[in-house]
Amino acid sequence: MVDRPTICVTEHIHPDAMARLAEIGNVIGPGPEADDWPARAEAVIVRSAPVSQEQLQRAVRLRVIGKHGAGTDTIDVQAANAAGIPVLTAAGTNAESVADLAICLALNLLRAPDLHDAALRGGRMLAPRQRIGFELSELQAGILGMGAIGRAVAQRLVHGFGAQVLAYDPMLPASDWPERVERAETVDDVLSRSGILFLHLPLLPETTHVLNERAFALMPRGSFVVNCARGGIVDEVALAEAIADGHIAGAASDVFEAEPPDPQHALFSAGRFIGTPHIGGSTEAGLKRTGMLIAERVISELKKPREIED
Ligand SMILES: NC(=O)C1=CN([C@@H]2O[C@H](COP(=O)(O)OP(=O)(O)OC[C@H]3O[C@@H](n4cnc5c(N)ncnc54)[C@H](OP(=O)(O)O)[C@@H]3O)[C@@H](O)[C@H]2O)C=CC1
Ligand SMILES: O=C(O)C(=O)CO
Repeated sequence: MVDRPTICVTEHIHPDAMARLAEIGNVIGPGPEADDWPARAEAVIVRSAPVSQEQLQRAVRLRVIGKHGAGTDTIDVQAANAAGIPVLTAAGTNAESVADLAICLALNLLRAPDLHDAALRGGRMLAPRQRIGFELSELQAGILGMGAIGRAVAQRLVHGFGAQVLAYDPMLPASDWPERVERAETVDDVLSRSGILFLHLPLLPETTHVLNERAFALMPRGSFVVNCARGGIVDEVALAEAIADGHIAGAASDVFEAEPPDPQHALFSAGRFIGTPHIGGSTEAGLKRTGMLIAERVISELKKPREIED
């Protein structure tokens, strides 16, 4: 290993993870000084910050990229692979935190405590019809993507709420498929039957705008959508229109195509929509697990002997 490698951390991570990294290297960041990582870093750890081909071309000392979390869509993984730089993740460490938020958003859509609270503070009550919500178990739940987070959501829905769950994930082996979750053969099967739909797919070219005008039209009238995956999976304009015309009764999203979203975003004036600022993994326990795992993975990679280059 290079004697005390330079490790740039572009965004805030758990202090215990920073302390672990500092045991073996010179840690720079978070903050503007870490933005210069291509010029100086043997390792870079990113949360949402992009890693582009252009940055990688300048990063002659770089040995490893650590993604603090699961989704690598902001990193040019192909360019990193071509340069022989591994992209390591901490996938799974924030699954329980994201699943909690997904259920929280679902319950908020179904019972609207925020709307009731606002009405009470204004000395009013919502109209009798608006005071009637849904139990999670009275709606068919659908999940797209049964990775660590999708499975954690399914576990909560089935065992915590007694809900009927239907899910789609083409690759997950039958041995990992959770009990009491029906396996759908197609995305359309999930869309056409879901009263509440949870998105837990990675953002890939083939999953971009999976939820588009056609998909919303397939969903039952009056259904709900919860997106804790990536903004780009949903055509946000089509969702805003589907909410505005009442076909989708409400939606919640922790993620947006552009973050933070413009306050003038069509979703904020579409009707029943709840937004959160990409906080799915941000719990005390989740951040500690994610920070510690990515720190250990990056350190292990830095300790590997380097191939001698000509
Ligand atoms: N809001 C937040 O703060 C957070 C958001 N995320 C987002 O959630 C996503 C999922 O995270 P996580 O569950 O940990 O990741 P995983 O990789 O464990 O799960 C993703 C699952 O989706 C499957 N999948 C891939 N393509 C498709 C498809 N076309 N249709 C259905 N399923 C598909 C994957 O299969 P396979 O493995 O075979 O590709 C995998 O089983 C992340 O990619 C990230 O974008 C993650 C953490 C926090
Ligand atoms: O883990 C991820 O991919 C996240 O979005 C958490 O920030």
